[in-house]
Amino acid sequence: QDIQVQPSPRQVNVTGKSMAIPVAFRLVGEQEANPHAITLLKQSLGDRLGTEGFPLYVGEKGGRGVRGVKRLIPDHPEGYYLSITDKAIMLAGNDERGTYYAVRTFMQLFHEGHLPFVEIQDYPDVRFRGVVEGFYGTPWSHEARLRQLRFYGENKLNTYIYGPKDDPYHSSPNWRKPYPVKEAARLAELVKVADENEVDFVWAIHPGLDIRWETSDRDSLMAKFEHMYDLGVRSFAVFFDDISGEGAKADRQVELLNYIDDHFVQVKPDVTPLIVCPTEYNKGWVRPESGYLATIGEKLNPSVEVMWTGDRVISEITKEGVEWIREQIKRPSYIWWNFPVSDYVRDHLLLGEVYGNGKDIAGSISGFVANPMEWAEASKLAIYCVADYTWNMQSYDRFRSWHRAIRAIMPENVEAFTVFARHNSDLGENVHRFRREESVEIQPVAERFMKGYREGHCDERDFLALQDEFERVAEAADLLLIDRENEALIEEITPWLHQFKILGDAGQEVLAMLKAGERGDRELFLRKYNHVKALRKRSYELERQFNQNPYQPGVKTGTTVLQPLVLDVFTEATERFNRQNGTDLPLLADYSPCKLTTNVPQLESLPLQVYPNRVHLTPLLEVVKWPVGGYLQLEFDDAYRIPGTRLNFDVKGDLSWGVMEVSADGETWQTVALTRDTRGRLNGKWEDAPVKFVRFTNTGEGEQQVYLREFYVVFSL
Ligand SMILES: CC(=O)N[C@@H]1[C@@H](O)[C@H](O)[C@@H](CO)NC[C@H]1O
Repeated sequence: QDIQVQPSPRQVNVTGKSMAIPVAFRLVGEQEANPHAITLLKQSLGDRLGTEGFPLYVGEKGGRGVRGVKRLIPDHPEGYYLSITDKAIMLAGNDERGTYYAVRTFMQLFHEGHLPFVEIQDYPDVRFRGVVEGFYGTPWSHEARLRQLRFYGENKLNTYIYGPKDDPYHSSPNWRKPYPVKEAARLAELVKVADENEVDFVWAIHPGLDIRWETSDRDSLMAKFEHMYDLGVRSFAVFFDDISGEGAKADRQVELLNYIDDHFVQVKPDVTPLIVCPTEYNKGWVRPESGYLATIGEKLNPSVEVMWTGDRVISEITKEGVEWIREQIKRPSYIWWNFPVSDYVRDHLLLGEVYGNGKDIAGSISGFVANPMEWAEASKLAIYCVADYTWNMQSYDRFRSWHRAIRAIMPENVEAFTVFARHNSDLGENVHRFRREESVEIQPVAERFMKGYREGHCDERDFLALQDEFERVAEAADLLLIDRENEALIEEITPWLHQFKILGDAGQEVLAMLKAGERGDRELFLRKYNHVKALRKRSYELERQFNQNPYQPGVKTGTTVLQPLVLDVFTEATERFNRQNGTDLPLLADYSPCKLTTNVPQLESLPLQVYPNRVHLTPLLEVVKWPVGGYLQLEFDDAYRIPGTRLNFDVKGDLSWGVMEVSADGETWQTVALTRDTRGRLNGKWEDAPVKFVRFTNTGEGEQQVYLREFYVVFSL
């Protein structure tokens, strides 16, 4: 049978023969081999493992147990040689981690009571592979992290970087303080479990929001690293992302990093290379005149790893891109890949395939870590695929990997979870304009059907295919809602499963509505029409009830193909019914009373959150560079009074450089007085003649760097 090993091994030679699994194995090499590898063997073979039976050799190159195969072991970090013959089993690592990976592979070869005769030579493409918990939003729970570390051990990922933006001891205000006892004990446990799974637990600090370039803060940072070292941490990172002002200065950052490297990393016997996330962490933000990357490239100790998110904040990683940055920083980059992170599209789940990154980038990068969603279990789909991709790029197959990920994560409900993941993979409109494929198989059917229907004919085959898909959607939702094999995952995605069920029902009902309309069956049409309206209302209420974060509240599913199809069929069928019956049944139109225009580059694609009487700008996580004359304008569909508007740029000092104005016609403008409240937010209102426009402009002398924490306008007739 074809060998199914995750991640895909480099070199596999099968003979086609196999043997029944021996009832007993004689373990050779236990004393010298990596103890975590031995523990794993014992866990998987249990009491079959002993001093009698089929010979099972395990150990690192140079060990007695594997002396005979020394030249067969790949000479690469974490490489291993594995062979199963009718004489013996050999699990030989190039180093300790290689031995551990040989055992991980061995455990996947047991198949229906047999072991295949096989020879495998394997090693990873990328040196550091794994996950950076580096998102904004609710940090992962302790239990979620423990499950993650075991998952990384299973998938040969060797790096977990702890850097949750909203942990106050990782970032401001408490980065200088040691963790409280309880949190410290949890971190110590994470380090231990990471070690058992051959994962480097990297603790990151994010001091840039308020760091002062004085020895007192340098000493605070060193003390914190010593505190983490005492908890067992042996890998460290410093993040300088999403900051402005003093903390963003390259020469100061380099001075600090070199100091840490010289006086901490290099003097401790067992600490891995220091990692830094630079302030200019993507090409879109590089300003050659700032010389930031040049300073990093020339002055930062060569042993320090430098992270990079690619050509943009959220982007696919290309060979051209990694070769460019390598020139700038004078070393391979350590990729921080911003997928499947969803902290800028929090109402969406990103369960789609991992694709778009080059298969030829291994030579120019030292690491590749994925920034995940705040939904730890749901993120495993992408993490599994990243493990496959970073271990063996050339053989990576995005579709095969994704399907195997689903089978690994939901073995009891593969079909249902495949349907669910297939329709929950795109981000929708977002400020980074990063999109993913969604509903790929049904999309052409939906498009062709809708086109035909609008032209007056209803293709029966397509109709049945769509009906079948919506039935599968409804079935999948119910099957997953009662699934008990992975309760942590179901708990995370339950709001989306309820939304998915409504989508499946609504899809079937709008198709039934269409048929009733075609047959002129008024009574049935009205029944279906009312049912769809009810489903729509339930969907809206679900949006208001779950996942109420201050950024993208709500629960979106199937937003790229299925939801628009439901709306299109509903609209077309209702308009046709109204024409044929002289009725005026309202539509479900998704109108928006307000649109945004701006000349601030980072705000161009900013989605709006529109409520019955308030419109919010989606807050941004990154620093916004607001040029002189930069404006942000909201245009309403009617003239409204503005009983309230709020603005929070999270900047020190006053906002004398900016002005808020309103206008009825877009020509003459009146200034809105803003008053600062105790939390530094600026509030204003306009209760004179109703207006159609509200805008904020930088009328100052120079570019401003702000955080768009909050900007909303309350409007009323
Ligand atoms: C290096 C990096 O991506 N830093 C942050 C990261 O923490 C966010 O999760 C990421 C995704 O929104 N945006 C970039 C930026 O805000």
